Amino acid sequence: MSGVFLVIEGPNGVGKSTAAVLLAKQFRDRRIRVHLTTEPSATPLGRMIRASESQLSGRALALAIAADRCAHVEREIIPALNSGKVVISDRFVQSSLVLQRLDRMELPEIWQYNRFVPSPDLSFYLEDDPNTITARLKERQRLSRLERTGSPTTELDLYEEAYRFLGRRRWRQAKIDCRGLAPDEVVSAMINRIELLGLLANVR
Ligand SMILES: Nc1ncnc2c1ncn2[C@@H]1O[C@H](COP(=O)(O)OP(=O)(O)O)[C@@H](O)[C@H]1O
Ligand SMILES: Cc1cn([C@H]2C[C@H](O)[C@@H](COP(=O)(O)OP(=O)(O)O)O2)c(=O)[nH]c1=O
Repeated sequence: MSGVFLVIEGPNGVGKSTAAVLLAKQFRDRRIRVHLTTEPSATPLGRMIRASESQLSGRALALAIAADRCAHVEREIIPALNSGKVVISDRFVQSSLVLQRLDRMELPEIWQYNRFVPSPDLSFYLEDDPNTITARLKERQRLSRLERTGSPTTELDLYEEAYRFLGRRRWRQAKIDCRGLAPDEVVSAMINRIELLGLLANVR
């Protein structure tokens, strides 16, 4: 694989999708080819998972998400990496280590279901002040079942645990403290980490 696999993680409302779009734009401005994607994926299975949140929960949801992730990796992420693109995924394994726990699943079982996917070249974990995130979520028209189950404080606590769990498994990750940062400053911090690690050497 000659591309670079980047993941953006963090609690609902922290700014993942905003950062993903801006990061993709920065790469495209530098004539680097990008594949921007999200989980659940934009496939029929991913759409079914989004539409089934009142019927799917706990273990069934954890397995469905893991199945969607495997297909996403095999059919979309690996082909894009093989063609030399930078892949940016808005959510990946760390999301399951947090969201499935809100649904009463435990870390070792969730991890088992996710053992078939490759670790990213770098997984960013965006964190911010829980009050800032709460204020942003108040402006959302509709929250998903799991968004209503958790709270920014609970999600941040679970994200921190997942970050340590993945760190013990040598997952390549970088925490970005977004407190007081505008979206373009968050993205600059991400690009600094990417350049520090020399991740773009093969895609230029
Ligand atoms: N760094 C930031 N500073 C201020 N507002 C932000 C920032 N990043 C995102 N936002 C705003 O916060 C809201 C949630 O951002 P979004 O990217 O949708 O979060 P997520 O994908 O993590 O749920 C949006 O209204 C977005 O414009
Ligand atoms: C990526 C992911 C999503 N989900 C669930 C949470 C939500 O109910 C649903 C949609 O994810 P979400 O990130 O809320 O999607 P969006 O904000 O783009 O609408 O999928 C998991 O349970 N585990 C995961 O690992």
